[in-house]
Amino acid sequence: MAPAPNINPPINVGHIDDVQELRKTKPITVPERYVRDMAQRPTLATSSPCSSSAMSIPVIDLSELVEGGEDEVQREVLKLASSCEEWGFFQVINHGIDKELLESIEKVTTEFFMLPLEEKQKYPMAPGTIQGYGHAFVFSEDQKLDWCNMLALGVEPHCIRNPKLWPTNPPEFRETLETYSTSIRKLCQTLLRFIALSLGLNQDRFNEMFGVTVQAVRMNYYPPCSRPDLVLGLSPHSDGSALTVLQQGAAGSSVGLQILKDNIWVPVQPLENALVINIGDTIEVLTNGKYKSVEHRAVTHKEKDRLSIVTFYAPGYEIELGPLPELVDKNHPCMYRRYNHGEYSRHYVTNKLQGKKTLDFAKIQTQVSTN
Ligand SMILES: COC(=O)C(/C=C/C1=C(C)CCCC1(C)C)=C/O[C@H]1C=C(C)C(=O)O1
Ligand SMILES: O=C(O)CCC(=O)C(=O)O
Ligand SMILES: [Fe+2]
Repeated sequence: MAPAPNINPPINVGHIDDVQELRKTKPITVPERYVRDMAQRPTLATSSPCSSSAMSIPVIDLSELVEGGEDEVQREVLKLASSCEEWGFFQVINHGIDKELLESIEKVTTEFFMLPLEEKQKYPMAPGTIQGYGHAFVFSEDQKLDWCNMLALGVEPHCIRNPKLWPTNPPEFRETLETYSTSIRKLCQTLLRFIALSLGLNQDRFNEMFGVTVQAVRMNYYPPCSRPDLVLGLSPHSDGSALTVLQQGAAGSSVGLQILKDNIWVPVQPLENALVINIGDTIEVLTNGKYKSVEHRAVTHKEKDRLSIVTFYAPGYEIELGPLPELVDKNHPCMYRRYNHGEYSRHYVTNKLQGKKTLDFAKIQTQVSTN
């Protein structure tokens, strides 16, 4: 009998160095697989002409939205609308999440990354999968690699969790992540209410349609790199989520996140106790492109390491998505097709990070006239 066709050929990703170990054992070596082609090499924050406040992402004060009088709410909702429309990114302050909780998650995450390699490898990310400790989005031997170690975990609903990949070392890791994720989830739901209002929609429009929402966390550790001008910490991409919440080290830690605005990579300066929020592909589709999921990447630093703790908040897998009818009309023709979020998640996690290419999955291609 002829062998069954191989539907999922095994992925050969070749040898992948652990960048933290590389940094310890060969501090000035940058293997070829990490060296980017000229066009992809980063412009670094220190030499960037655009670190002035005119080129800083907006700051939203959540307490003004939640507790403010009518005027403050109106002003802040308008600011939220322009942040989402023009930047796709903002920092949120007075978000109501305890400083101690932010510090605790940073502490247990740092402790995890500082463990010996053999200990971290007890939670391995298998090639072609996206949960555990390792390199996600690597599918071939000749793909360039990110200068980053990553721990990614499904959090909600429980059926997407792989408990074997949730570290038991440090001992407080699991409980802290659980408490943190509950707070971040509430924050996402609050933000989605104000984002709906900012679009002139009923405040519960997104929360009601999202069903059993999916939440995942990705912890990124970027060791220093002797040649930050040659490598990327994280390849350019947009997030597949509805909203992403990013916690990065406070003022004084190195600047690593950059977002693409008007073809310029703009660095995001860490703000004490603030969280960085970005619009994901799902909100871009639902708003028919009014709010865009903006391409971003991370760069590394010659002497400083950096940690980011990133939560992806998304609709349930069974939820059908497409532009909301309220946001489609003669002047705003429908730009995206309908699909279900499970399909998009599969598409997202089986493709390498490549700018906004993943969203081509949902775009309706406009005909180019040849006349
Ligand atoms: C490394 O992982 C990611 O970058 C990532 C993955 C998230 C997920 C898990 C770690 C567990 C299973 C669910 C999910 C796919 C969300 C990014 O998440 C983005 C991509 C999609 C799609 C999304 O909703 O968030
Ligand atoms: O580390 C960062 O600043 C970027 C992280 C990020 O974009 C992600 O994990 O999706
Ligand atoms: Fe991202």
